[in-house]
Amino acid sequence: MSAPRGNQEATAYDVIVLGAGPVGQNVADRARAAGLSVAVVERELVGGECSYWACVPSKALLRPVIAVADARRVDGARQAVTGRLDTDGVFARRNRYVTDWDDSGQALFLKSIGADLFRGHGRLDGPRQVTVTRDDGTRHTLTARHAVAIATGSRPNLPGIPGIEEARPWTNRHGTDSSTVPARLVVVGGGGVGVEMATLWQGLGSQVTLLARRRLIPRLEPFAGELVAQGLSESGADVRIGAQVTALRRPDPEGPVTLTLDDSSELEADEVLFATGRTPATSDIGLDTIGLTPGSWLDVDTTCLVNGVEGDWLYALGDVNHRALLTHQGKYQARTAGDAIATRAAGQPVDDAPWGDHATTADQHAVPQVFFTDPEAAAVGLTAEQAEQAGHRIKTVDLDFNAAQGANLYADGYRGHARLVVDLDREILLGVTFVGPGVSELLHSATIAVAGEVPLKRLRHAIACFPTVSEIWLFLLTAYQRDQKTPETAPA
Ligand SMILES: Cc1cc2nc3c(=O)[nH]c(=O)nc-3n(C[C@H](O)[C@H](O)[C@H](O)COP(=O)(O)OP(=O)(O)OC[C@H]3O[C@@H](n4cnc5c(N)ncnc54)[C@H](O)[C@@H]3O)c2cc1C
Ligand SMILES: NC(=O)c1ccc[n+]([C@@H]2O[C@H](COP(=O)([O-])OP(=O)(O)OC[C@H]3O[C@@H](n4cnc5c(N)ncnc54)[C@H](O)[C@@H]3O)[C@@H](O)[C@H]2O)c1
Repeated sequence: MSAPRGNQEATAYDVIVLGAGPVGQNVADRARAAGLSVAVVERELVGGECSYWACVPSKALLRPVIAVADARRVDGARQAVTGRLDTDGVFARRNRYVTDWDDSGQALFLKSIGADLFRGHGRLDGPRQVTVTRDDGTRHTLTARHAVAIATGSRPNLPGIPGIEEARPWTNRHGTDSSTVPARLVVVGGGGVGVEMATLWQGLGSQVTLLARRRLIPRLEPFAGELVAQGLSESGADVRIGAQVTALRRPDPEGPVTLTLDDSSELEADEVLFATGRTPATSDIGLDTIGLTPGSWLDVDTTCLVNGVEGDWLYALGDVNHRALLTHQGKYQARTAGDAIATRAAGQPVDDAPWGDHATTADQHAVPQVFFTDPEAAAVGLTAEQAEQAGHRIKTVDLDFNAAQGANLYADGYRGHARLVVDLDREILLGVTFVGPGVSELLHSATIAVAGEVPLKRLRHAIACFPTVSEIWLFLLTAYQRDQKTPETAPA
């Protein structure tokens, strides 16, 4: 191995950002807007996993699948949608949204805000210092006057099952960048990636088998996973709950892969995709040089300062802090921390009280999430179980969507379910879950109600238009009010 060469003179910036995913770019933007100088270090593509192998390509691929399913739920339209999806057209659409994995546009964004991009692998080298190693082995040292923001994201977590390397499994990478449809695909893992990948590849023509250890999308209310499992089964996927993979083999790298399951049965497929969670991208970023453990999630305070590091200079944002592995939540952290960095740099006190300008309070109370399955599953805040565990006195209100005429007009025989989790002491919403076609666009109304802690007495005055799917709000709130009235006060 050749010795590292290059410029040993350090370049000083106010802020150094490690990782140019959506989160890194947002904190850079916020710090630049406050007049701070910013260096951004990226070793792969500016835009990160989200832009090229996660959110964007998966939704670009899923949308045609869901659009066709939506059309088939409407009499008159159904008859017009008789053919198969044009997979070449679907892949071309995906390629457009990922700009053919060319990041020059996003690099230009960094330039436009006045941030300097350093391409290469960044590692901390003691407090406030980062070394960037380029592909050709040359190095550059950067120092930070005010802050280093770690936004290096996460990688797929592959379980240590015998034969997993030989099987050469897909992860979210091939699951989103492949332009060929495997005839038989096994998806392992029933979280967000698993259910979306199963929906997508079944929709594109694979025969999908989804193996989940327990219920699907287990962080949501149980009915969400049940309805998503039902939708997948109806689309032709084989959903097996409680199934575990114990071994894999693929003696011919070009041939099929065989999975052994915990009941000793075997399953053959053309590809296997592991969607078994994420691991932080912190194993090789020099955490040991500042007394932290390489490969660990980074524990942060409400302003996203890393706990246990002296001097208030190290921030961790996005997936890497394990608060909520979602782009929108990471970007919220980036905006908040970017402002906190600028405020501290100016020697001003931060406003880190709950819901303050420099607090990421929504991470605890109002994280919204949509799974783009068929039906869609959307939730914000706490599930009933989480609310009870947190000690709240709650009431749940449950309704099927077909209570609302708007839902039936949207899709004939609309199938979906909604739940409110009400805090009985404060009469506000702690959580809301919607499952059904088109509910992704309904979720923000619930997010406003939960984050705003809008009293139910006032929410009653937020009228949904007739006839929209949103009318479900009227029926949910009315059902709650009726239940709360005692027989004596109820109208005769
Ligand atoms: C299949 C899939 C679908 C998803 N869909 C959604 C969705 O619809 N909505 C949603 O909100 N979330 C979704 N997510 C989650 C979302 O992708 C992540 O939460 C998001 O990418 C996190 O952003 P980030 O900037 O923290 O990390 P990333 O997007 O992972 O970016 C981190 C960047 O840091 C770089 N980097 C890492 N280490 C170094 C280093 N040492 N030096 C220099 N650069 C480095 C990487 O190359 C990368 O560019 C999905 C995830 C997956 C896997
Ligand atoms: N639309 C979206 O917002 C969206 C879509 C996809 C992913 N994401 C986010 O990305 C993150 C990663 O998603 P993910 O699905 O990879 O992780 P996850 O942690 O949500 O789910 C992983 C699943 O794999 C299972 N699992 C773990 N080890 C296993 C094993 N050995 N065998 C079988 N099953 C196993 C777990 O029980 C879990 O249900 C999540 O936080 C998710 O919310 C978001």
